[in-house]
Amino acid sequence: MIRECWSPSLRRPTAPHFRVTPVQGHLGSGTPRFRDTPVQGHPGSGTPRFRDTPVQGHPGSGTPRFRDTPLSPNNAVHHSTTAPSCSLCGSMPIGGCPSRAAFLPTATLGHRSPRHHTLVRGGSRPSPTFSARTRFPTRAVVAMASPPPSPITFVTGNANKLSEVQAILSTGDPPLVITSKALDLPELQGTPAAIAEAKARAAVEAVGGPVLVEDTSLAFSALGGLPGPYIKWFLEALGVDRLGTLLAAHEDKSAHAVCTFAYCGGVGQPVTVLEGRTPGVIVEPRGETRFGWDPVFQPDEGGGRTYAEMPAAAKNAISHRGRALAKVRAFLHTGGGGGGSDDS
Ligand SMILES: O=c1[nH]c(=O)c2ncn([C@@H]3O[C@H](COP(=O)(O)OP(=O)(O)OP(=O)(O)O)[C@@H](O)[C@H]3O)c2[nH]1
Ligand SMILES: [Mg+2]
Repeated sequence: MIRECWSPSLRRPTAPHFRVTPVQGHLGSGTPRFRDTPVQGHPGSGTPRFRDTPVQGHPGSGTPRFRDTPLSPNNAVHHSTTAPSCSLCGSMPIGGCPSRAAFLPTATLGHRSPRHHTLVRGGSRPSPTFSARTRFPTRAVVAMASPPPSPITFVTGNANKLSEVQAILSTGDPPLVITSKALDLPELQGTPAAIAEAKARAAVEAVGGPVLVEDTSLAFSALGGLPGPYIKWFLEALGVDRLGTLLAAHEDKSAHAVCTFAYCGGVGQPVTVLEGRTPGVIVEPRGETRFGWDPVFQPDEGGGRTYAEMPAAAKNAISHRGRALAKVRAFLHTGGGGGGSDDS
């Protein structure tokens, strides 16, 4: 038996594999704060598996801030293999869930718009539902993806960034075409998320439509994460050849390259921040000095090469930017950017 139903509070279309859950402390705040949980059942789909969890410490900022949280086996399992209906979104698996994500879009069953399959463990009560793990109402799992809003303008003053972003988004699955605008946006001091958010707010004022911006950090472990988002100024002051001297007194040469994207759908709309990071070590410069600090960053997964020694596609496959853009793509293609029938 297939049981499906919907809750009137469900507004935001997302892909079938996301659970969107309001998070403690933000209920009724008027700001959409979600935890998006890609789930099992989409092997090889190219969809990143992560849970974006709003991060504490930004009360009243009006902006959902996410951090990546490794999935535990429990919350990674969207469609229970044992329950007769999905233990989280409540859909009845059709033809092989969880391995094939075979859920019947509610819209195909006669609803006017895509709606959530509400939790019915054992096939009984429909909604509203509470996540057993969080005790907060499960706000939406919508069974249809929606196209991203367009056009999205990527605002940056950095041509190398732009070319990487275009290469990654246009060759990804599904491809995403963006326009661009070269603007040198003001950059505040603060966390990468706060800086990216401020850039997005400035960009949306300048463009007047959906914008994407990013801020890149290079964080040295031995220096407590510095230079971090200020790497640009350290690079300008020292040059790539002398960047490593910052770590001369330290044995620990480990570092993280971090890319923090911020998306805003329009003036006055919330900003969503998504991050990708790549661990590595700081080494003597090797390879082409084409882009910033690429010659001194040797990613752990780069086979001993620096970013500068890697072909573009190989860098993009493991880079901080590639990882962040995988999340951006998932967010936009699942209606997170407002491309669907979001009327909440
Ligand atoms: O070797 C590199 N590989 C990279 O993958 C990479 N990504 C950024 N950067 C550099 O790191 C600083 C970030 O500063 P940043 O985020 O403020 O960028 P930006 O001011 O150049 O552009 P934007 O802020 O207009 O977008 C700037 O010096 C960038 O050139 C990179 N260097
Ligand atoms: Mg900048």
